Amino acid sequence: MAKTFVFKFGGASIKDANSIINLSKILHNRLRNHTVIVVSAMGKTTNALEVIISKKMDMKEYSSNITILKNYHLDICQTIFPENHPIFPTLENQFLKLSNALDYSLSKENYDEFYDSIICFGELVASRIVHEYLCLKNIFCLWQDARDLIETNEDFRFAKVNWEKSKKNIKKQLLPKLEQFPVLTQGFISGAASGKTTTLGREGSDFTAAILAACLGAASVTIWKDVPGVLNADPKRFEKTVKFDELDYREAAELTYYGASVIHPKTIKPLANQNIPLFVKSFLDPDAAGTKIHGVKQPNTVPCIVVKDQQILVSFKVTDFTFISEAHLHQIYGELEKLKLRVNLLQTSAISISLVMDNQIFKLEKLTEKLKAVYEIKYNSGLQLLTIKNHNAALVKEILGEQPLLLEQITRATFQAVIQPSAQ
Ligand SMILES: Nc1ncnc2c1ncn2[C@@H]1O[C@H](COP(=O)(O)OP(=O)(O)O)[C@@H](O)[C@H]1O
Ligand SMILES: N[C@@H](CC(=O)OP(=O)(O)O)C(=O)O
Repeated sequence: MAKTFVFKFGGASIKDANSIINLSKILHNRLRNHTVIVVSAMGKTTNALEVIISKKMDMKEYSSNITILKNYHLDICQTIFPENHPIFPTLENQFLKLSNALDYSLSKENYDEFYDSIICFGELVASRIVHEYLCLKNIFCLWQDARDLIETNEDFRFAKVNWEKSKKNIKKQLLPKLEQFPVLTQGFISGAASGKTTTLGREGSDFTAAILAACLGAASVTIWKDVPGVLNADPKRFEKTVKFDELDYREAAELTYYGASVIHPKTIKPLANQNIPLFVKSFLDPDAAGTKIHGVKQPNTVPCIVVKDQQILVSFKVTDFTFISEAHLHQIYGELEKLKLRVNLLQTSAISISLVMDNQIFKLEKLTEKLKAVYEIKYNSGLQLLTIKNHNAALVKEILGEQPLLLEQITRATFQAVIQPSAQ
């Protein structure tokens, strides 16, 4: 079979009627039979669904939120579809299903499972709309439920991919379709063997594209973004940025690890393992080259700046006058592992261990509960973690200014600092 191309369109690329029209124009000249199109939820739909779930959890009224979300999708459809198009009953049906799913009881115990059963509607609705619109424009493609392709365990919200099963599903269900037509499916959502809906972690649609590409041995993956490619810093935060024409898999993976949100961190590995190139291109300027991520021999020397928000600095001080040892690290990391909490930065001193993590308040409460007998534990929240790869003194000074640092770590290649943003 000819090699497959995977295209992924995120929320920003389908946020309104004009964006969907633009997507169809991008695909018009580029679509071949062996193409998989992966779409996320439209605009900020996933955030809106999260608000509905949290209102349900707090036993607050959420019906107006559903109406707003439904009207948002309906307005888009009314602009791009003729009256009486079958998308309108489909939309009604999807929102009825959403309301029914929200009627199930929700508690702290089933929160993550319930979350996945609701959050998937963003991708399901978006994929129906984009699919119908492409067909309307004579860009014929088939709709596929990603939950029947990507099989995971039941770690709801952060499900782990069963690669063997997923490969089998993809061979059986996706390949025969691709022989005939391009296929459109959803990012982010997946399914457990039990049939329950799972998800791959917020912003996981890039990862979906990589999973499908790896299982199909694809020719390439292209993720369409609102930026010209991968830049040396987020253009929403920094005025002067440099676009990379190409970037090595390792460099790209490292940037995503530090928090460069342009690509989901899990995306690179499956592609690098099979040498599948990843193109990051602009849906606003689709003919421009973008960035090609692949095996590049020459190391990058351009400084890269990454800022990660909503960080928490947790310090564990031993209370029995012993010094910090490997056993303390082992104990703390054991609890972190159990809670699936990831450390973004670690620093030890004679009597304390400092960890920088994403702020996940419920999990941190559990961590404190487990370890408070052995350590005096203190938190600082609302922090930023700044990482500068290929740093130099002038750049560090320019970015930091007079901001007070809570913690600093420097290696030859990387500068990292924890900052209290209110002091900016
Ligand atoms: N190093 C970087 N290069 C380019 N964009 C970046 C970088 N770091 C962060 N970004 C941000 O990533 C955004 C695109 O990613 P994202 O919003 O997740 O796309 P989508 O959800 O549409 O797939 C850009 O708008 C930009 O603000
Ligand atoms: N819709 C999901 C998955 C995703 O990846 O979206 P996007 O491609 O817009 O980042 C989210 O917002 O988390």
